[in-house]
Amino acid sequence: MANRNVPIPRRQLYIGGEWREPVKKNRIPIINPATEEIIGDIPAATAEDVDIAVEAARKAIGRDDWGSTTGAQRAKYLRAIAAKVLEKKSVLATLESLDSGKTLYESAADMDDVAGCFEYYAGLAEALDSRRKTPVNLNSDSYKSYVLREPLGVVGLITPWNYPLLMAIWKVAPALAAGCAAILKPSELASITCLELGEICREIGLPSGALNILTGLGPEAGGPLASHPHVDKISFTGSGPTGSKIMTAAAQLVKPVSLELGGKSPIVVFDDIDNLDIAAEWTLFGIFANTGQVCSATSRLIVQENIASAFMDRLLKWTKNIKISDPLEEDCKLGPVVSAGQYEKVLKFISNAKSEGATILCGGERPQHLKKGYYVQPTIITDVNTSMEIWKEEVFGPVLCVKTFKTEEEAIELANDTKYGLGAAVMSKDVKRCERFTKAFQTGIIWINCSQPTFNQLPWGGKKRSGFGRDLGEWGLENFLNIKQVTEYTSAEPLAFYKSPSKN
Ligand SMILES: NC(=O)c1ccc[n+]([C@@H]2O[C@H](COP(=O)([O-])OP(=O)(O)OC[C@H]3O[C@@H](n4cnc5c(N)ncnc54)[C@H](O)[C@@H]3O)[C@@H](O)[C@H]2O)c1
Ligand SMILES: NCCCC=O
Ligand code: NA
Repeated sequence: MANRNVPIPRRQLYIGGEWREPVKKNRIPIINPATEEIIGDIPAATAEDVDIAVEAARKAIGRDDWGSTTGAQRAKYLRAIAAKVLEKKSVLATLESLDSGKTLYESAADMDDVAGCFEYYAGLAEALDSRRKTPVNLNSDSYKSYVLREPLGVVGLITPWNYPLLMAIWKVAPALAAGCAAILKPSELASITCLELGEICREIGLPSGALNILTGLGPEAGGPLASHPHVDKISFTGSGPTGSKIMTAAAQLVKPVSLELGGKSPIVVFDDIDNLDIAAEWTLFGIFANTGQVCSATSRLIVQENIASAFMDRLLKWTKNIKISDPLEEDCKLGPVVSAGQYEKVLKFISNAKSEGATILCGGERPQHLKKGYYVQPTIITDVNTSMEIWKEEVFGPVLCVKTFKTEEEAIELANDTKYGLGAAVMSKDVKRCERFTKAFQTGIIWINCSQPTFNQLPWGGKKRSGFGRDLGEWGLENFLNIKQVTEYTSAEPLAFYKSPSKN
């Protein structure tokens, strides 16, 4: 077992490069979901703190040490942050697991991804210097033009708890690479590592106000950020209902938003797969990784009828092999869900599915050997029909529902039978069929013969109710840039549109 005695730092809000007590001095308890114990507390920001942070961010943009930096200079800061994250990886990973219930293996992988994301955007920041000013040929003798890519300004970044530091960094890294000044509002359910990012920024000497970190409750800290008149953009990842509220608040000021919301992604398994075990493991990983708390989790299995019995048998065998334990235990592959609220919500989805006539093929309860903590067994639900809640709604827990199909057309119809459009996976060795599914899936992310692998270089986001805009890749950087056209009249001739007074 890893060292569970890593002390939980007692931090304040990180504003203008300093730790600052919230104006109202309130704090929120930190709960370890594996033990249900309070292990510390975080500061609770309110509108007053948001005002101070926005002011600090505005000042940073107006100062040369941040507002006049080149991409190459900002890349140095991003690389220094990446190096510090790796230096502190073991402590950060343990803190992430203690706070969110994530297995230590996954928290450690997240820290590598965090460092990788900073490195990736350091590269794009450097490349931005040569793309900052792009001449545009107008085929005109009278005008010459160019396009500037400039930082958008002060940006608000509101993020969820499922990958507490990583989801924040998907926004923080490109925002800083672009030259924006950012205010990060992480989830009150898991904020420890985001506050530690503040300490890292202090240690590496990031110019003050370039990144500000406000922990606190959604309506009290996130709300005022979304509606603040001096915040130029909100980039949000979280639930659909909160996304709607943020969009409504931003709409009052015609403030741009990008929304990465939930999903109910399908995984379609065809009878031509060579190896049932390989497909079974990807199917499991698609729904049980991070205890199912993944926006893109492939939570609807759509399996071809003639292999369904054999495939389900294999799935059950693999599921029984998953080690469920305290997330800090070695080889733990399924930890608790994040909070008491999430635990109740997941169990309610399971009991509703039962009441609606579905069959709980395995799981569905608290594991017998774990008396404390918000643990839910990996659960597979069959005899599902398309009008059931479990088919339609995002559970955000370790719950897979299953339907069978006979024809390709039927599989496509079932896959797209959702209000969401984030991810979709197809398992088949028929290349042409995979191409047909790639076209037919109404989503922003397609996985072929796998589920969930995520790369910094690729755009991340969805359509339909899964939101709009893209994180990651070059698209993640574009989110934080203002495109400015500059047009110059180069002719010595007059415009000659109005009648000249000299001709009166
Ligand atoms: N598409 C993606 O990339 C992606 C990634 C991770 C999670 N998610 C989604 O996130 C959800 C789970 O995360 P969650 O429970 O933290 O979501 P949530 O919407 O409850 O909270 C997300 C963030 O919004 C803040 N917030 C809450 N109310 C607010 C308000 N009125 N104004 C401003 N901010 C407010 C919260 O404090 C938190 O920081 C799931 O639906 C999941 O699918 C999506
Ligand atoms: N693999 C990272 C997925 C992020 C969304 O929840
Ligand atoms: Na927590």
